[in-house]
Amino acid sequence: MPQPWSAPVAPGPISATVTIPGSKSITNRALVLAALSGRASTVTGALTGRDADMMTGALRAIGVPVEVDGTTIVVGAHDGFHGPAEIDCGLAGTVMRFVPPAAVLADGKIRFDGDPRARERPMGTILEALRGLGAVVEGDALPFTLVGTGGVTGGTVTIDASGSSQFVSGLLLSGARYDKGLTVHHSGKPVPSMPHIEMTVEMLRTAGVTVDDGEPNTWRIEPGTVNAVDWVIEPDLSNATPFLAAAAVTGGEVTVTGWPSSTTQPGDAIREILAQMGAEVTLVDGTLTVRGPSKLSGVDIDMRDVGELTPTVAALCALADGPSVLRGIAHLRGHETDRLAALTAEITAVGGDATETEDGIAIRPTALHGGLWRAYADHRMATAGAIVGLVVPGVSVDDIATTAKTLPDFPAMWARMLDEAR
Ligand SMILES: O=C(O)C1=C[C@@H](OP(=O)(O)O)[C@@H](O)[C@H](O)C1
Ligand SMILES: C=C(OP(=O)(O)O)C(=O)O
Repeated sequence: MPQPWSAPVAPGPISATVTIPGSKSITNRALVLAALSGRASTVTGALTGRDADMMTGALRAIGVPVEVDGTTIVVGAHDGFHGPAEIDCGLAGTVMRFVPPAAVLADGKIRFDGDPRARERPMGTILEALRGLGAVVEGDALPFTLVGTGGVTGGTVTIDASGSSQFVSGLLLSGARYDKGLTVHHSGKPVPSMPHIEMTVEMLRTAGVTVDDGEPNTWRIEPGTVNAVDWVIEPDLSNATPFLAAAAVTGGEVTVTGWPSSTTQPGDAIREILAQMGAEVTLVDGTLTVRGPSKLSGVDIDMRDVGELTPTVAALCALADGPSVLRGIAHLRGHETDRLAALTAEITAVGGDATETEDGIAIRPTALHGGLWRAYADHRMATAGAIVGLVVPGVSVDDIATTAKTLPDFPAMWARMLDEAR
């Protein structure tokens, strides 16, 4: 394990303009759709982090030509997916849930594995669904093997997607290529991260796939081709949130360029959340500026749709003036780490007052002190520690390199933001 990273303390109110790299969620959907089209297409403004590397590696392993040149990825034409192959998912939910529904179209055996924690992430729902659609799957979690015959019948499946929206997104992305298309019904507690499913539906439609999402909790994909599209990726708005939080906690001003005027990314919700905490938020012609208040207010928010933002928002709540409750996010226990346990432990480790609830976390205001903030191989736990460290001297993050999952340049970007403030 490398030396802990001493989180820099802001010398005063931060004032900076930041450009954020491409969205993980959009990049990895674009790559899967490009591969499913079978024809050549280009992805520009792509994420260059570990999750995108895992996706390009997975596609190459099943016979898709992929060339990466910085933030431009060219996916080549091919004659179908082929095994035998071994796929390393790393810790990427988008790889472990989006690639198997495509890889069942391959001929030959495809074995999937990933990081030790990836073996604990929920997979049974989507693997069972693939069996129900006619695929042969050996195993119920990573590692597992698909025994492909070159096609899948498809049809209707009912799943409980309350553990992850990615079960729905993964199936929908490939459904058009199944002989009978695909209908997914969800039955169970509410599906989290609905904006991510809307992102899937919108991108499928852009690729010419017919999707009927008119009925709640049901999605119908007509069988057919997936068109090749030259995708242009939006900046990752969830990854923008630690930088915007820096303005909020220091009473400074941070501007993020290239903010989309309309988007399915859940990160867009940070505008409303920061405003609720007392920050001034303006979006003019694609430029988002957050000005921090002198004191942050506590909040009570249902985060189910935007669970990905929880580590950033929890860090803000730990620094707020009043009590906060973040609810609707029991499914975060299956993320890169159990985020409810991890946030509770790390906020407590630096003197905070946090308790885990059945479906979230409750945080009360206290004075914080320095200490070691553990990242648990979770990029967003690491950036949450950096936020706290801006205003609490002596915080160090044990594994800042884990931010490379979706933001490879994070320590340098953070340093540049602070340099502008001097
Ligand atoms: O489809 C996607 O790109 C994602 C969906 C969400 O997953 P869950 O629904 O499992 O929270 C989100 O948290 C994850 O970071 C990315
Ligand atoms: C939950 C996340 O990632 P994954 O795509 O691995 O599920 C996340 O990035 O917050």
